[in-house]
Amino acid sequence: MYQLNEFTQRSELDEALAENVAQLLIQAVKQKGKASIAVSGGSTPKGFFNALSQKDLPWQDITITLADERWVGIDSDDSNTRLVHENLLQNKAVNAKFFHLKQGDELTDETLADLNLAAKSSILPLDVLILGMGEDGHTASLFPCSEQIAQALSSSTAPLLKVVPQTAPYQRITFSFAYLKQSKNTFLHISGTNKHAVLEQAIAGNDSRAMPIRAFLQDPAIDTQVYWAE
Ligand SMILES: O=C1O[C@H](COP(=O)(O)O)[C@@H](O)[C@H](O)[C@H]1O
Repeated sequence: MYQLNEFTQRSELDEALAENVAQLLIQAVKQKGKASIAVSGGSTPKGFFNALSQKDLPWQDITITLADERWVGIDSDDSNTRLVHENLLQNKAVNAKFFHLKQGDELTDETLADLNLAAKSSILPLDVLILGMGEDGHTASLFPCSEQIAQALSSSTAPLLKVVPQTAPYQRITFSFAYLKQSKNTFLHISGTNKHAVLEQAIAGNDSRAMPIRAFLQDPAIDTQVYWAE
């Protein structure tokens, strides 16, 4: 299910989301000595990253990863890893650990197997998940236009898989719905009137393969906190 939190200013949203996430990470570290958070890439999260990076947290005990990554070099403008390095792993967050999804040149079965083992033993289940959403209703790299969408939404799949979108650039690596849904706290961060319309469309239907964000908005076991600003 979901709860909608609306803001008139994006900067106000960024600060509120950062403060909420900061408190959740502090609690997780207090309870078990470490915490993990997966963030999304794309054009939306820069301001939130900047706000979170300035929070006084036990960053050395916190591992940051991505919900998904485009299989591009880390120097590419389209690299989500680069976005995180330049905007979140800064300021007080410079001491956080980063779990890299982009390993090597090719996304091979062997790379996936290694990453799946490492993710299971170090960061899963996630304490905090910050999702984004594309205008086609994709979230993470669960793309409606990919051949892998059934597998990516299935309950019996690996934590990480390769996805090849038909209408978006680059091969992707993404966490599967089955593992993302185990996150202890799930947020969807979106902005703008177009995304609000996409959200309404997602809420109105129930075919998750057509709009994968529906899986998070409509699963009764998930409490997705939607943060939206104009
Ligand atoms: O390709 C991606 O797109 C989504 C949405 O990005 P936005 O630019 O519309 O905010 C993003 O959540 C995902 O991490 C990214 O790989």
